Amino acid sequence: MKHLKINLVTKFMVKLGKHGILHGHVAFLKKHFYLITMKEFLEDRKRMSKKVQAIYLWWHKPVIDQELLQSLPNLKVIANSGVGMDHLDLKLVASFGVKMANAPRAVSSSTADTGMALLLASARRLVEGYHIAMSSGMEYSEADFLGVEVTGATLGIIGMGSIGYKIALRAKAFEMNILYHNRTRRKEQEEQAVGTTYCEKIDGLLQRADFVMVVVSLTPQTHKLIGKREMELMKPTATLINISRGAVVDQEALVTALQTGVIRAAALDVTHPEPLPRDHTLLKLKNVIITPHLGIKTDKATYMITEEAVENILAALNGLPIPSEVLPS
Ligand SMILES: O=C(O)C(=O)CO
Repeated sequence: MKHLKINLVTKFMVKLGKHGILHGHVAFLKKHFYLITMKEFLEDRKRMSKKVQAIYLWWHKPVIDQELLQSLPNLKVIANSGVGMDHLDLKLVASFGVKMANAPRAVSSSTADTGMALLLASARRLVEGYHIAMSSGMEYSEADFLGVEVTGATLGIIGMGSIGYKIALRAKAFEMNILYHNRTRRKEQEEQAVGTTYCEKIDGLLQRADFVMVVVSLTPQTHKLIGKREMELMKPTATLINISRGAVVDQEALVTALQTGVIRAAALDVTHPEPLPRDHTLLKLKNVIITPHLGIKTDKATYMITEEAVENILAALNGLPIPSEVLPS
């Protein structure tokens, strides 16, 4: 027996359908569920409301608020298409008896790759170099674009969940010394296997790292976790890489730190807001690389998140333990 759900992929379908990526997702979802797109839902809301048992949130859409939750008496589960859940009011959703799940397995490799790509690009000034090389007739000497060496440098990973762990594995291949900070320490065997050193206090990590990679979820506790004080603890030669959420870093403090040489550079896949307004100072600084939240975006990862969502939804609808359940903290 198929289950009913709202499928919220309409916007994505328009954008990617012609490349054939989304057709695969839809076909896969249709194997398991009766699909209702958000558009179909809104067109016939009264009739559809009772039928919806699960929502698959595609790139944070739509907004899940009290009004929507009240209108869906049979809703059992919301499955998110990424790992970050900061766009959901977890307590509100839970108060309706609705379970929630994310997709950590699907996204960890692709997001770790994005983090390493930013680290390498910033260290070796790839974006500046690209622009010079692509501007014909531009003269440059060997002394230009002097980067910093990655091999043997110290990487501090803040947030050692599944993405942080994959970053550590990649950094090991670059012969980096790896420090990490996490609310809970990973098992010693895991630390030894990857060659990481735990820093109980974030300050020690900031003082020692040449590259600081921020991978924590955005919560009230991590909002502006990296502020003026933290940047001042970093080495003036250090680079800050943020692949978590823009609001984890105090952006005003970051602008000042980059302008005054408190830190060497920043590489950001996330900003607050996204995208930044055109006149934002961060967009004018030479020692910043910004990418448009590329995090998980690979063909394989986007397909895997749909598979993981299906697994989570089926478990919830069958009253089984949900593999990637997220509880309100
Ligand atoms: O999984 C997520 O929530 C992401 O934003 C990855 O970039």
